[in-house]
Amino acid sequence: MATVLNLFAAGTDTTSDTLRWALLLVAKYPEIQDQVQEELSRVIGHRQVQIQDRKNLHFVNAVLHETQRLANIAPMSLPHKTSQDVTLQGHFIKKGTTVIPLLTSVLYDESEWENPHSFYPAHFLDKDGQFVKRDAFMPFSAGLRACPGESLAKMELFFFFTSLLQYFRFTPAPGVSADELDLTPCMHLTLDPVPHKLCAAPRIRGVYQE
Ligand code: HEM
Repeated sequence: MATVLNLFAAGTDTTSDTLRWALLLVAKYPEIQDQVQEELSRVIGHRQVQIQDRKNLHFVNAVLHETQRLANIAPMSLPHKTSQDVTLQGHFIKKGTTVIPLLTSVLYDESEWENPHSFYPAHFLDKDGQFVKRDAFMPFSAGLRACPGESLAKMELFFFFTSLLQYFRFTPAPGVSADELDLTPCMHLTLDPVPHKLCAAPRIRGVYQE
């Protein structure tokens, strides 16, 4: 029971909160949404997205990685405890010490990222627009106890995001400008976006209908 509950607790809000961040970010930055939808129309068209498409959707992939980096939903990962005495980079840590890894310090590291505090999908693109992995991308933490749901989460984010953006244009609610969409996070169990109302307008044949 505990294990199944654990999977649900760790695997539902994390993914849906990341998706909420992604929709908020594309509503705030319509020029990025344009590029996502242009790539989806060009590479996928109107058929259903398949997992094999991921390797051809470089910009979509970059946007999802950049969303996870900036959203930083698990800033302190989970606490760990040293199972033996260790010396790390000259620092002695006694057996049984609680260690809290600050993922924020890596995801926002100014020596790793060109624009650590901005939404900048180009962090994950090379000069030819091809997706590139970055070592400092670790929203799922690192090591033997890193998130076991990483592949599932990435697959879910990919399918939900591409399917929604294929058929809908996301905009702020009437009377609200994109500039007014607030990216200040609020801390629950994870770092979540503050609630916003967004409009989802159908795109017919890949074209946004007013
Ligand atoms: C965007 C989605 C997700 C993010 C950002 C995320 C992030 C994390 C992080 C940072 C940890 C701590 C790792 C550590 O202790 O070093 C963790 C642990 C865990 N995650 Fe995820 N996770 C996500 C989705 C999922 C999903 C979909 C599942 C399962 C269906 C899942 C299951 C777990 C479990 C069971 C643990 C505890 C692992 C352990 O104690 O060894 N997570 N996750």
